[in-house]
Amino acid sequence: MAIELKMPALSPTMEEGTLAKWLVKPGDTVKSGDILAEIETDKATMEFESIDEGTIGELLVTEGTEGVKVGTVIATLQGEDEPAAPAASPEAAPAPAAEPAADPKAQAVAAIAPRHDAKPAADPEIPAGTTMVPTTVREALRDAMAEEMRADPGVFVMGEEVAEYQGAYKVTQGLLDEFGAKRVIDTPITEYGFAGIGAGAAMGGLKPVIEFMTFNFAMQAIDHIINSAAKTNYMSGGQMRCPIVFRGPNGAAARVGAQHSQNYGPWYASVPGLVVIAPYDSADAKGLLKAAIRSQDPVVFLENELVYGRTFDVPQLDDFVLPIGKARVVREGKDVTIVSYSIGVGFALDAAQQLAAEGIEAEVIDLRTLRPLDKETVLASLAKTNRMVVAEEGFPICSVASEIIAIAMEEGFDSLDAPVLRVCNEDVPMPYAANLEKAALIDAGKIVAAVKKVCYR
Ligand SMILES: Cc1ncc(C[n+]2csc(CCOP(=O)(O)OP(=O)(O)O)c2C)c(N)n1
Repeated sequence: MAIELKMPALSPTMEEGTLAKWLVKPGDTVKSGDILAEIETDKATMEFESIDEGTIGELLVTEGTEGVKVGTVIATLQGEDEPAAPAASPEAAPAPAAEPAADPKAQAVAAIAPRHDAKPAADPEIPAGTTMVPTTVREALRDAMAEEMRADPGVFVMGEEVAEYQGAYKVTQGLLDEFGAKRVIDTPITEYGFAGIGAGAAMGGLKPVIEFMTFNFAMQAIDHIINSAAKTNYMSGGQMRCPIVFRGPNGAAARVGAQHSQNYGPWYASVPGLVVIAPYDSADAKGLLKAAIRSQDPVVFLENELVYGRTFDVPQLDDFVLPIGKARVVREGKDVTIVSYSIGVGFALDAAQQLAAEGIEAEVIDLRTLRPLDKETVLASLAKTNRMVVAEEGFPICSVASEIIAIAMEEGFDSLDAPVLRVCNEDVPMPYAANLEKAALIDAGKIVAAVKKVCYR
């Protein structure tokens, strides 16, 4: 029997598209993975891939036809043992679809694919003369939540001590006063419970911001993050979303021992369906948390306790939102690239300063988003400097650093003049003793040493 090829849903919200171009004609043999056509939506032009093999029968919709409903049969494909249909000219108007039900396999794959493949937008222009306001990271995060709560009544904050006590680290300061107890909700000590309530609320159309006192305690809730929030879009074929933000401090704090000093960035960044953000400074904390709250995808937003009190400039703009998935070159240099994120960026900048005194100009990249990773920015810098060190406050094995090194090998090999090195914490549970803790953590000196190695200095 001929297989009907239907207009695919190339994003969860796509209802119709333009059949921009056919790349096959009747009689062509195709196999799974061959590109059959280019489809335009209001967002992008995307390729329509075959998921079967056979011979193209009829093309039922002409090139250039606009408004072709998802699920409309646009062509037929003959299996191997059937005679191919005579070549027909594709003149027919799009056949009306009785039910706009796209091929479920293609739809399920398409449901999560385009967003993560799409090129992230550039950072917004900051107009000349914009006032820059020195702001702590803690205040920037609070401002982001407050602004989004003012703009959208569906946004609410929930977690241990977020309301009356104003946050274990005072990140939710002032929110209870302004928004009241229905939107700033103290919970019992049950991460599993309130993460689950949040995931359900998000599936039901609200926009929860779930604060974990630290991400160490999110271990109790991880099933909701990984198996509910991250999978909803995919498993419903794009019909149901889970727009939730899980946020809180992550990584090593000071002298709190092994169970309270872990970086979960690589854990979450390995999960398709999640967006993972780990900002360093105040402007990024604000602009990216606002973006996270607006995202239709579940976002794991990793803060750092040791950075909450640091002050950085934030542009005073009505609505400062940064693009998810876009890394930032925080310092330009020509001799070597240091890639990092979160608190590691501070160490990388210190290292770059020390290296400059010795005549080595390091380019420092802040990844900002760990999933989707901005490979382009990393590879462009590697092409310029030909040497790279990745600095990560976290365990070395299966780290974000490992991933960056794999990308450099797979896609940047020809740019490399030296092996890429990673500078990570020691591969041990975090010691409690101050001297051992210091020895286990990354610092600027360790980054300087690695940079000298890749520069053969
Ligand atoms: C799963 C988990 N969530 C959160 C915390 C952080 N935490 C440590 S002590 C504490 C408050 C405990 O209060 P309570 O049970 O009343 O005991 P108290 O210390 O007042 O005797 C919290 C929330 C934790 N240790 N583990």
